[in-house]
Amino acid sequence: MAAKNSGVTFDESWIKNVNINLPAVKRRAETVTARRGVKKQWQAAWQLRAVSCIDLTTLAGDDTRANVHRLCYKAAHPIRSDLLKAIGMESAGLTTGAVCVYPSRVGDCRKALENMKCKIPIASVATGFPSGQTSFKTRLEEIRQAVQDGASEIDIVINRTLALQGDWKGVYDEVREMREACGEAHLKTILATGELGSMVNIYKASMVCMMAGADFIKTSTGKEGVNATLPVSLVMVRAIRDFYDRTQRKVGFKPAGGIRTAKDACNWLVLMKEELGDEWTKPDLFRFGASSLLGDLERQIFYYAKGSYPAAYEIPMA
Ligand SMILES: O=C[C@H](O)COP(=O)(O)O
Repeated sequence: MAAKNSGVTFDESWIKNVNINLPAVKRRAETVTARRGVKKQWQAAWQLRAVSCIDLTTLAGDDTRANVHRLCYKAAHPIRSDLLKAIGMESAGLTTGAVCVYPSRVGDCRKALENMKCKIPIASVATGFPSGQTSFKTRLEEIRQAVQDGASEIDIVINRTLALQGDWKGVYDEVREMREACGEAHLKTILATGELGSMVNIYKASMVCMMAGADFIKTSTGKEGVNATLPVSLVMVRAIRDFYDRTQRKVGFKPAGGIRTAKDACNWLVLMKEELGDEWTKPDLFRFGASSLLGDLERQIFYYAKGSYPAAYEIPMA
């Protein structure tokens, strides 16, 4: 991951006069999906890039040691080896960007990855995910526990109650303390954009989290009614650009929730390349939060390697 963002002092003037032209945002987002898709080896290359940017996720009430182990195995071997061989990528060491689980499953991930001698980062959601409605003390303790158990990336949820009340200094102070609680671990801040009510709030929340020291800003938990969308992503990546212009610090972006197809993945990569440049299309500064995107990417790579789509039993699930 990119160097950590130590944050800056809260400066209200950075979020004071924010205006967002919603029709223009929507029009710009539509231009991304209207692009003619790349084909053949270029398409396969983008699909492999997308694989390397996935935080392969399971966040379910019925997660067990067994399915977490399976998730880790899939993260370490995301594409069937015969397919990689067929396209000359067998020695590229392709893995997903990270695995992402609840704090209580971090230890299972650590053991599974250690057994495989695999160094994929373990990301853990924390701070009362997905609602964030637990005491602040409990939320901080959850971060420390996840780090102690082996997580090197922490995905926190911001306090939407404070955000919706316009208490941006309150949001900043909480995220700042969460940053401290992460220690050496990287911090991703989930805005839960589907609950923030307006694009202006989404821009402000993005900027406040970066001021407080977020290494990544992330759209959604995957549990809101509306999760990652391109217009919301555009507003967030413009905030990343503004933060970079002000501080020269590069903050990453993670769209999450409902991203399931190779076409979706390509759209987001195009957005990143056009808005922020190539550097933001790599795992250091870009991740997909996704539980089922990998299946479609592997299907498309199968098609490229073999010329036909696989039957369901030919692609092992995460
Ligand atoms: O952060 C990751 C999301 O919870 C995944 O959402 P998804 O299951 O819709 O892919």
